[in-house]
Amino acid sequence: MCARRGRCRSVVIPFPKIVAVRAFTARGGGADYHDQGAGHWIDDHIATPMARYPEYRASRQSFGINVLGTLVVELEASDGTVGFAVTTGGEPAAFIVERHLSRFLIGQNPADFERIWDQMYFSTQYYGRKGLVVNAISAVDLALWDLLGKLRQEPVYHLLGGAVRDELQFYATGARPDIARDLGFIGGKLPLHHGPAEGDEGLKKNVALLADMRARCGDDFWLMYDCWMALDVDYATRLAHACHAHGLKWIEEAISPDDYWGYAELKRNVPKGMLVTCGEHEATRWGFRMLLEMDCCDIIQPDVGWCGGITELIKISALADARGKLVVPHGSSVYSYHFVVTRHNSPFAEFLMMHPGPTEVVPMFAPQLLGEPVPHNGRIKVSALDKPGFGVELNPDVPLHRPYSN
Ligand SMILES: C[C@H](O)[C@H](O)CC(=O)C(=O)O
Ligand SMILES: [Mg+2]
Repeated sequence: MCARRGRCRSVVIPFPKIVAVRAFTARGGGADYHDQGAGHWIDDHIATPMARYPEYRASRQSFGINVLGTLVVELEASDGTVGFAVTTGGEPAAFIVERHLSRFLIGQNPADFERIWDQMYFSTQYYGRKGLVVNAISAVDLALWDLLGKLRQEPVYHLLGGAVRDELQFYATGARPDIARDLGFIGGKLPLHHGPAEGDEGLKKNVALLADMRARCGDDFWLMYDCWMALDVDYATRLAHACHAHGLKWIEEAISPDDYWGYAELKRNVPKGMLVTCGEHEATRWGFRMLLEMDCCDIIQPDVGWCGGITELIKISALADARGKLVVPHGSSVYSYHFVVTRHNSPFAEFLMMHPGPTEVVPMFAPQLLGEPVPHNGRIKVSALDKPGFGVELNPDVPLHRPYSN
């Protein structure tokens, strides 16, 4: 309180600056959730763009889906507070963070995330724009938001405007939607097993699996197919029509993420009421603007660790909202949870079932993080997010390797 009215001066307390940037790699699950051991459902003969080659059909690890591993970025502030984030990207992303992006961070105020993002994106544009480089940018951006939350002692969802609902509701991705239903999820998304190279026989097997899951799950449970970029428009259209009788709710990432024209055609082709979803391998406001303006899909699915981070997702989400489209992030664990709960056009979220079966709920980025919330009865209460930053810590039992320094 001011002792003498009219003589008060508000004082802005200087914010700690960033003094250190560190990029590490880690193996065995974590943010690179495809980096699992043998026998895991996520590596079990799943349709991919590489499945046209018989030798790369039975396992996605055979063509190197897990070659990158996890990237961990730590940002340390002058008061000793450390913000961190994880994504997919491993050693090459660690190089980009240490040798290129760190110059835009050291000595900077972490609250200046807009300028920092702009400098990271435009300085790498000549070799970046999507993929690995934007994964690296995303990890730095998420580490900045974690640091900001820790410095301000607030959860990230507060910094994003606060929760618009009391809990998050999840569908589950995995090989056992029937078990996901019993665990309280609102739906189950199956990996598609057979691609166009396996012909009509493969297509029949895809439809038969859906029919079996429909019989196990009952009529009201959402069932979706994740096609992981494996199909062409013709096959995807035939699959969608064949699956319509079994109540397929959406067909996901059916074709190459570069084929915006194909997605627009597929959206026109699918049976009325079936949704087309895509975007987990898309990045930045410019990529998502293409998907939205070309009317490629009904739901966009940015991965928060791959699309440019929270700073970019705010813009992507606003573009979608103005067009009446839903944003249901791909995976992304806590980075998704803190965002989804603040947006009306993100009414539910994905939970990737990382148990090998998958017969039980384990944290999505296990074993990388401590304190990672998991759904109970298919839901996470907002109060579970009430910790500074993203509310998680690195598990000290997971070894980190720092291949480069800045
Ligand atoms: C299950 C899918 O093939 C992929 O591994 C994960 C994914 O695309 C999703 O969760 O969506
Ligand atoms: Mg997907």
